[in-house]
Amino acid sequence: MAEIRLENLRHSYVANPQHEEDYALKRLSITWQDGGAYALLGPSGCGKTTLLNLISGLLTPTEGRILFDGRDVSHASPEARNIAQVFQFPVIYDTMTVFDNLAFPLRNRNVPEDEIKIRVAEIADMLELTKTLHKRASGLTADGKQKISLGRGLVRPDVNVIMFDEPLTVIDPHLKWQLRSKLKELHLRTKRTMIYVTHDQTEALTFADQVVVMNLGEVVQSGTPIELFERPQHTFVGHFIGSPGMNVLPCELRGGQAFFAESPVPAANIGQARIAGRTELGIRPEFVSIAEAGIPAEVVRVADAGRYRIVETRSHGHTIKLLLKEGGEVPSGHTFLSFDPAHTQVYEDGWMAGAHR
Ligand SMILES: Nc1ncnc2c1ncn2[C@@H]1O[C@H](COP(=O)(O)OP(=O)(O)OP(=O)(O)O)[C@@H](O)[C@H]1O
Repeated sequence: MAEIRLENLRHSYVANPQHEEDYALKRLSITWQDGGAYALLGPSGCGKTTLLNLISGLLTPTEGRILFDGRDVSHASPEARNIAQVFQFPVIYDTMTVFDNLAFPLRNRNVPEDEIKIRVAEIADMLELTKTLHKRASGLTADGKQKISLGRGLVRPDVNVIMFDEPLTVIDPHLKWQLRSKLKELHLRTKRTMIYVTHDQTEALTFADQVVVMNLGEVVQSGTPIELFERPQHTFVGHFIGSPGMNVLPCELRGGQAFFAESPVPAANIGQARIAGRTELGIRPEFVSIAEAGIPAEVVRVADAGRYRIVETRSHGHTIKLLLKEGGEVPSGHTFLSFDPAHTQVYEDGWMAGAHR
């Protein structure tokens, strides 16, 4: 396994890129530790596949370098990079047995048969495929086949990194959580460097120790699931992560204070605001509460979400959502809201004031 370092990496599909918008992947520098579990998370078209293809060697970067354990592989072939990849759809040989499918990557590298038996038995055990080892792969369900794909990715002990590209897309929703926890367990057991690409926040946050959030070809934040939740560096991260996402409200900054529609709103990072550009307040629904006084609002909708309710309010033409614990009283019509100052942040042109970019 290897440490993976991306240095000033930038990629354009245009022949002579001139402008920032010509780049499908904006400049990024990032280091992924040997043995870590990482996720690349972002909406369709944000550049995840481009980044994955640069790492695997299917694309050569327009600018920058890719280093595996300090060795520059930016121009090396995919084979020379020694990466295992698991794709959205199972890549297996239907006519072969499950055993032969799992043994395939090892036989390709001339691993002795005795060793293959041990390795395949180990991987089959981890993925609960032992009973099916001598069956033909064609007889398995879609998730059984995808388990074989995962197994083929995990079977070689000498790969630098294992990359998963939306691996649960074809899996039945009720089985997804099973495979998701299986993957996490596999990482803990094998301690391989793993990169998991997805547009699904639940998959990213449950799998990875560190999540890289991308939008419009740019990395907007890289952090632990808790950091992404508690300190979204960009309003996009606040919106994209969390259910419901962060409330984002326009605000005015004057006299060292933030105001939403003339109501003063204390914010944790007000001291770091430069009062430049478009200014907004970000507050997660978890940290908004009903109050006796504060920001006037109208309750417009209440949705039951099991252990809590999502209360949707309108204030000065803006929607503000809050979470109410079981048993909490929902006022009808007019009410007031208060924001927890420790979890209220000022954003300038989308970026958290004082954020290190
Ligand atoms: N071969 C290509 N030629 C030109 N433009 C491309 C090519 N591949 C991707 N793009 C563009 O690059 C941008 C990033 O695409 P990319 O496929 O990397 O995003 P993604 O996050 O993986 O999306 P998805 O989840 O839909 O696969 C998009 O604007 C896309 O249209």
